Amino acid sequence: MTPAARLQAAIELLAEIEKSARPADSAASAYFRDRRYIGAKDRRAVAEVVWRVLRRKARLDWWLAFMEHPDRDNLSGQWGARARVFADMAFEGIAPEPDLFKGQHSPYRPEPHELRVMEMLAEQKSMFHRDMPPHVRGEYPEWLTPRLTALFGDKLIDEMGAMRDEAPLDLRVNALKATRDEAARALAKEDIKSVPTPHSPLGLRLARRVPLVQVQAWRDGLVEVQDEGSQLVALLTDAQPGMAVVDYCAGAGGKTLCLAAAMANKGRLVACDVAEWRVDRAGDRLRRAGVHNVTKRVIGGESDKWIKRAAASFDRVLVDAPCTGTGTWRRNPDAKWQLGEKDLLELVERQKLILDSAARLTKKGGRLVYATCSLLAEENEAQIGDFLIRHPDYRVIPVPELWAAVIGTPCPVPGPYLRLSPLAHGTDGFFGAFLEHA
Ligand SMILES: C[S@@+](CC[C@H](N)C(=O)[O-])C[C@H]1O[C@@H](n2cnc3c(N)ncnc32)[C@H](O)[C@@H]1O
Repeated sequence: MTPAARLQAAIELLAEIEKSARPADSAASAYFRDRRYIGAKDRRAVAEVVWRVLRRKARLDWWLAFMEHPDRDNLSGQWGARARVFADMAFEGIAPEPDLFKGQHSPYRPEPHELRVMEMLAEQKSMFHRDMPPHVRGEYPEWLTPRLTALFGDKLIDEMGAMRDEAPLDLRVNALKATRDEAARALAKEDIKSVPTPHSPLGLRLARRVPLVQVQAWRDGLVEVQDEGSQLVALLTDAQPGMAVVDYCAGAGGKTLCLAAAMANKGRLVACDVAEWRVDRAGDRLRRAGVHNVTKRVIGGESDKWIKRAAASFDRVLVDAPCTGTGTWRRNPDAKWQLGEKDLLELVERQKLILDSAARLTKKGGRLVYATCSLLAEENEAQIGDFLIRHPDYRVIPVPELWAAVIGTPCPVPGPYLRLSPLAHGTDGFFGAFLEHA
């Protein structure tokens, strides 16, 4: 592809992502699937532009308004994508080129006034401007400002800065098949450098992203992709061999795999979800990992009869609840622009119903673990606060206590809950509450 053709593809893909209800990575997969003629190298180049623009969207839009770009009041669709891509090029130091799309029947040829804007942007020393409000600097929706300020106070800009950057690729070593050292050596044999993650004893962080399907250590089930924060939630669930455990919102089994390894394949582990297609996707991963103590169960929601039948029979119930995903913006930079306050309120209500329903499964003396990849207090501390009022028979196990017993290294959070963030811990934003059924 010519440089111009790559830019054109980036513009189209950005518009496609905006239009699609799907997350950016699945919209991108569909876009490339429909255009098999785009080779791997070109795909990477196009994706690099697209993801960079998504990470900078608020700042690019601010600059386009500041420079009075003619499209500044309507940056939706292909024309908005085009304006952002041109602005991004200017900040990347790529000289404005009147002949950018020469020889191509492209509707995207820059007009003289756009070239002027690009020239002015190219002269800026930084993408940050002293007049930018915090939500623009931090690249988050303005409506979240009061909530995020209450959480992070004077660390807000730094926290959101860490959330803007690309996340590293974390792997979890499958303890059923290898130790961390053995897995690191297997990766090294394939020229893949990794370092141990600082907090999870099972984590390896890769120096660069690699397509894992081509990696033998992954194909052999020695490692799986899992953010360090997610590993910690699963480990602190403290599932043990011989226990009865339910992963209530198991999805494609990310945490189920970690629970199964902690149980050494012994005992009963139920991977449960309302979405059959998600649970189905767990199948290959479980096989690859050599896990054979998992039963998959698709439930019809909170009134599913199985919940009644299985009431009070589990030692551990993990609820990895559907949430705003505000902790995963490093990976899904487009998700924040799709999120509205109404979504948050609906999710809080859904989480409450799910928690109450899952609590019915917990034995006396057993534990209920509630986790989200959200930063927001309504989905986390407030959700658990309300649960404890409705369920006085539960008590919070402070994370430092649990950490000492399960992980044994110095606990990186003050407790009582597990609250992780990219700036403070180098993980995605995660929350975990560990409750004992008295
Ligand atoms: C955060 S994801 C789970 C991710 C998964 N635990 C992992 O580690 O890969 C939340 C999951 O909750 C499921 N879910 C949504 N509503 C549910 C409900 N009412 N009961 C059970 N699961 C539900 C979704 O289908 C989704 O798979």
